[in-house]
Amino acid sequence: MENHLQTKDWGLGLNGHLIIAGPCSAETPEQIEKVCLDMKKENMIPHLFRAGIWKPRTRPGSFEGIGEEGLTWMEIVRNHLNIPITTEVGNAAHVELALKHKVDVLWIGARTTVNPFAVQEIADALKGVDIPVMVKNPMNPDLQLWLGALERLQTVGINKLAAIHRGFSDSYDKRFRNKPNWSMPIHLKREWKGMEVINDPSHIVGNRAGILETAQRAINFGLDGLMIETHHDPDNAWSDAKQQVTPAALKQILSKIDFRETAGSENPGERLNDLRTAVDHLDDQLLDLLQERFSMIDQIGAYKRENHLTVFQSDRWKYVMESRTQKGVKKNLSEKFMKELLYCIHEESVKRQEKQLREADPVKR
Ligand SMILES: C=C(O[C@@H]1C=C(C(=O)O)C=C[C@H]1O)C(=O)O
Repeated sequence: MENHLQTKDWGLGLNGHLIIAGPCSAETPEQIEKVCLDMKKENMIPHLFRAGIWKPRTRPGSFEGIGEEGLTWMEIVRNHLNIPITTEVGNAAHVELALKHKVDVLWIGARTTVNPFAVQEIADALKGVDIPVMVKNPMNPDLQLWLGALERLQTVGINKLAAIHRGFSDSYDKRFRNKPNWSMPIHLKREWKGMEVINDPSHIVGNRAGILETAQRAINFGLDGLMIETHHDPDNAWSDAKQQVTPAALKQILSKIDFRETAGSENPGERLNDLRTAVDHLDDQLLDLLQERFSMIDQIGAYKRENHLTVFQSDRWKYVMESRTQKGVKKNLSEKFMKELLYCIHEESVKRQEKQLREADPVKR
C-alpha cells in the first residue's frame, strides 16, 4: 500500500492518541455554544470537534440533520475552542458545502463506505483538494471495501488519510449496537502499514455505560484514537441520545483509560527484545514441524494415488479435529482458535494431496 500522511503530519497540530468529540448532530447555535462552553469549563478540549450536519437515517421521518446552516455555526467552535472541526460527507454536494465553509477534516460514514459509486463520487469531488479524510468501516465486515474506499481517495491525490472503526451491523448480537469485530481494524493496520485507526466506541456500544470498556479495549489493541459523541444535555439530544456523554463524563472516561503506547521496532527495551527473540526461535520450530507434517501428508497423498483413495477422509479428519482440539483446550488454547488452526492445516493438506493426484493423472480428454 502507498505511503500517506499520518494525523501528526496533517498540519493541524495533532499528536498522540487523537481525541475527537462533539455532538452526534449540530442542532442549534445555542447547543453548539453550550457544548463548547462545557468543554472549556471542564478543560476537556478535544483535538478535533465533530458534528453531524447530514445524518443518514435508516428510515425517513427522524431528524436528518440541519444541513448547510449548521456549518455556519462551526465558527462558534473556532471562536471558543480554536480547534479544527470535522463532519461527515455522503455525496459530492456535501463535499462542496463542507469545503465552502472551510471544514478542516471530512469523514465518510459506514453507510457510504459500503457503496463504491458513492465513495468514487466523493473522491472525484475532492480531486486536487488538500484536505484530510477519515473513512469509517463499511456496515459489513468487508476489509476490501474499507481498503477500497481509502484507495479511491488516495488515487485522486488525497494523502492525509485515517480510518475509523465504528463496528459492524449484526442484528443477532444484541450486546452491541454495532459489533466491534476487533480483527478487522487490526487486519486493516496489517494490510496498510502506518494507517491509523480511530475507535468510535459510541457507535459500537450504543449506550453511555459501555463506552469506557470498549475505548480501553481499542487502546489495548493498539488503535490510535477515540471518537466519542459529546453533548451538553445528552438525554435531550435530537439524535443518538442514549450514547452521548457530557463533556464532564468524557473527561472522566478519558482519565480512567490507560493510554498504552506501541513499542517501536527501533528501541523496544531489553526485556521485550529477549521475549521476542524467544518467540522468533519458537516460530522457527513451528515452521520446521509444519514442514515435516506436510512431508508426511505428501507421502499419504502418494499412497492414496497408488491405491485409488480419495483425498478427504472424513473419519480420520473427525478424529484429528476432535483429539487435537481437546488436547489444545487442556493446554489453555481456546476451542475457537484450535478449530480455526486445524481447519487451516486440513485445507492445505487436502489441496496438496489433490494437486498430487491431478499432476500424476491428468484428466484424459
Ligand atoms: C492426511 C490425510 O488426508 C487428509 C488430511 C488430514 C490431515 O491433515 O490430518 C486428515 C484427513 C484427510 O482428510 C489422511 O487421510 O490421513
